[in-house]
Amino acid sequence: MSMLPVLISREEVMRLLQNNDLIPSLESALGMFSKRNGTEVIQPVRTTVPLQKYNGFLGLMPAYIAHEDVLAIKIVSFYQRDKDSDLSAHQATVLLFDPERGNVIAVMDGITITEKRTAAVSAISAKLLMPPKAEVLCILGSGSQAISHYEVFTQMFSFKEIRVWSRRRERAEQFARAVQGPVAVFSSVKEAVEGSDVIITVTMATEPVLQGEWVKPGAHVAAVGACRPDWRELDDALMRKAVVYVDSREGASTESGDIILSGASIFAELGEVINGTKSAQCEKTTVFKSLGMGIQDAVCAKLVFDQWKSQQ
Ligand SMILES: NC(=O)C1=CN([C@@H]2O[C@H](COP(=O)(O)OP(=O)(O)OC[C@H]3O[C@@H](n4cnc5c(N)ncnc54)[C@H](O)[C@@H]3O)[C@@H](O)[C@H]2O)C=CC1
Ligand SMILES: O=C(O)C1=NCCCC1
Repeated sequence: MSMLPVLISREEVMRLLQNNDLIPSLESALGMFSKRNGTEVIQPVRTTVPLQKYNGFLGLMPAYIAHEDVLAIKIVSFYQRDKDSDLSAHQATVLLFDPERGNVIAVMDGITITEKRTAAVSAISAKLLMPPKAEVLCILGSGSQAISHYEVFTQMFSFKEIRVWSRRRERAEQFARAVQGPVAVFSSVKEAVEGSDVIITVTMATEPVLQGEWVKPGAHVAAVGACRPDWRELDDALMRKAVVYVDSREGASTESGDIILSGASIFAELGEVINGTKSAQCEKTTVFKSLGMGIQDAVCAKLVFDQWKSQQ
């Protein structure tokens, strides 16, 4: 007898996925991934189908975590839209499987999962790597990831000042109106960044927007955009002077233009810091280069599904 999968909408995922549950589950998954026990966590590097004609990409992100017995795949598309487009860059769906029988048990929105888990992983990087008395947070970009990062970072930390810069000042002002709390809007990246302790880059840029010479020594940069091997958000000066952390070495070496084109070496995965096998060098300038991982989506899908089941 075949059972139909449940459909879980974006609104439901938003309601069911709480940041508090997310952080410990993601930390545990990142730690397990970095142990490289080939049967415990299986996550091939993302398969990406370029759609040149439409300036878009389709990414396939399968993952299995034995300890949690969770098998999932996220299918995500991302498009470079023109400046005036109101369409969001990403669309995503997650399929959750019964790992024993191979059937799909749930089909759920992946947009909210992508927004929340990416921001949560950046917050984990900041928790481990930002300077001890971090007071100023700067966000470069004002789209969906900028919002989700603002939400998690203000929940987890107490910054004295939060700054935002966006290509179009009115978008940065829109962002400042949309979030709960004071945000200073900047018209120049240099001015926004100077003096900041934590900098989050969440742009769709393909050329560097952040220059190393503007970054305060000891600051932490969570670099979330530039997820193609020929795209950049950070310049060579920053990549070479910083201690570089990644989510997955294989993912970063295959997909990150900032790492591949700068020739920067990867010091550690976040999971290695979580496991205590590599140090958190928070006294130095640090970059966490995030590419996104299937295990992060799988962990979220399980949290959503378990919550959904508990409410039936
Ligand atoms: N590391 C990860 O796990 C993930 C990374 N991403 C990446 O994060 C970035 C932000 O994603 P969203 O907020 O969802 O996109 P979005 O489309 O909602 O926002 C993109 C932002 O980038 C800005 N932007 C676009 N082109 C730019 C340019 N050439 N220079 C400077 N700014 C530019 C836009 O003005 C906007 O503020 C994207 O690069 C996306 O691919 C998204 C999901 C997961
Ligand atoms: O991890 C993800 O999900 C994504 N990462 C890079 C850009 C597309 C979505």
